[in-house]
Amino acid sequence: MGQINFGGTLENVVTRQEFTLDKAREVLKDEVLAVIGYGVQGPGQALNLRDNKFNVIVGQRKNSDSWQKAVADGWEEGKNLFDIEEACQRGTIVMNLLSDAGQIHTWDTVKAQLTKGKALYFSHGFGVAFNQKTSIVPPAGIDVFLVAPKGSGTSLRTLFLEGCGLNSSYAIYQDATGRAEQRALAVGIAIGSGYMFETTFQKEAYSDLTGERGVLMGAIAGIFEAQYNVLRGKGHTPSEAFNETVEELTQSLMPLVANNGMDWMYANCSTTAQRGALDWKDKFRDATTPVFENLYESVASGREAEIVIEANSKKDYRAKLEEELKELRESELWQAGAEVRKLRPSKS
Ligand SMILES: NC(=O)C1=CN([C@@H]2O[C@H](COP(=O)(O)OP(=O)(O)OC[C@H]3O[C@@H](n4cnc5c(N)ncnc54)[C@H](O)[C@@H]3O)[C@@H](O)[C@H]2O)C=CC1
Ligand SMILES: CC(=O)[C@](C)(O)C(=O)O
Ligand SMILES: [Mg+2]
Ligand SMILES: [Mg+2]
Repeated sequence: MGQINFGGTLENVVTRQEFTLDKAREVLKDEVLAVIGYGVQGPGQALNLRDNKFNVIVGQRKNSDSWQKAVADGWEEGKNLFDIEEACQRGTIVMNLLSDAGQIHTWDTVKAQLTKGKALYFSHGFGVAFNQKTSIVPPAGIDVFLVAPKGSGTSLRTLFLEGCGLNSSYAIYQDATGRAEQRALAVGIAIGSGYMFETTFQKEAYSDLTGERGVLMGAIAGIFEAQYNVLRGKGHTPSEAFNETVEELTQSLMPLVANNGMDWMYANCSTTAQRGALDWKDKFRDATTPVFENLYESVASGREAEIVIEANSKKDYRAKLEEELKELRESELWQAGAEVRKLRPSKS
């Protein structure tokens, strides 16, 4: 394990050059990896494990949509596709990739199969960090760890197919066998992580919920709407408002930030833009800091977990989410976006 200096702070990082796929195969040679749940992370991790030639099986509710998806991906009932209980029974490392609410409802079934020496794996700290609300308290005698890919399961799969890897965090909650860390790192490499940085279950849960509600998803969608609405209100056309809010960001400016940092993107814009953006950056930071403080508090108090558990335990939770996404899709902003995307010049 190497230590890397991140802008002045030393952190533990494990790369796949250091912890190779061959080493992961050696560590996991006697293990059966049971991926429970086949939503978004389930397929990404299970298919990468299969392609990397690990001994992997899938557990899913029979005859659900996700079961059909698993069958379509080539998993075979009775061979490497089972119901949740049987997969947990056959697995030596139970990889719990059910939805965070689903993990609560199936916990008694999963727990009953967690016999001495097995390992319980998550891709989120949620269930354990909020166990006062989830009642997910792992039994003694097993290893408990997480590897949380910092991105969608869809990206984990596509980056794997492109020969790249997605970065993940990892954490050990319980080491009963003395091998928990080796098992965790091996699984992390096996699912296609490019490198892993160390965290704890609580830190992962708090930062992940803050990130997705904040800058990664919630804040970005909200700030897009705010600017787009102001431009539209002042008489700008939808195509102008969309280009100046979203298209230029995703197509031109964010790739520059991704490749070389914020100052590089600024340096490649006009001096007019740089002067104004440097001044306004601080105003946006100061205006939004109280919202982020409020968000973190809502996460740390367990309130966000409570909301998720309540909403996503309802029978029609998927239909409800679909309805809200449809509303987003059908808004003028994102309808304009659909047209703008079609106009993107392609290579010819
Ligand atoms: N979606 C993503 O790309 C990411 C997810 N994660 C974490 O990975 C885990 C899995 O997340 P997703 O793949 O998004 O889950 P998901 O919301 O797609 O659900 C996964 C599966 O759980 C099953 N399920 C839900 N409720 C159930 C119940 N009551 N009984 C039995 N099965 C039930 C569904 O059939 C589905 O196949 C979560 O801990 C999540 O926080 C972490 C990083 C990114
Ligand atoms: C993709 C990811 O890492 C998220 C946004 O945290 C999630 O899907 O929960
Ligand atoms: Mg995340
Ligand atoms: Mg998340």
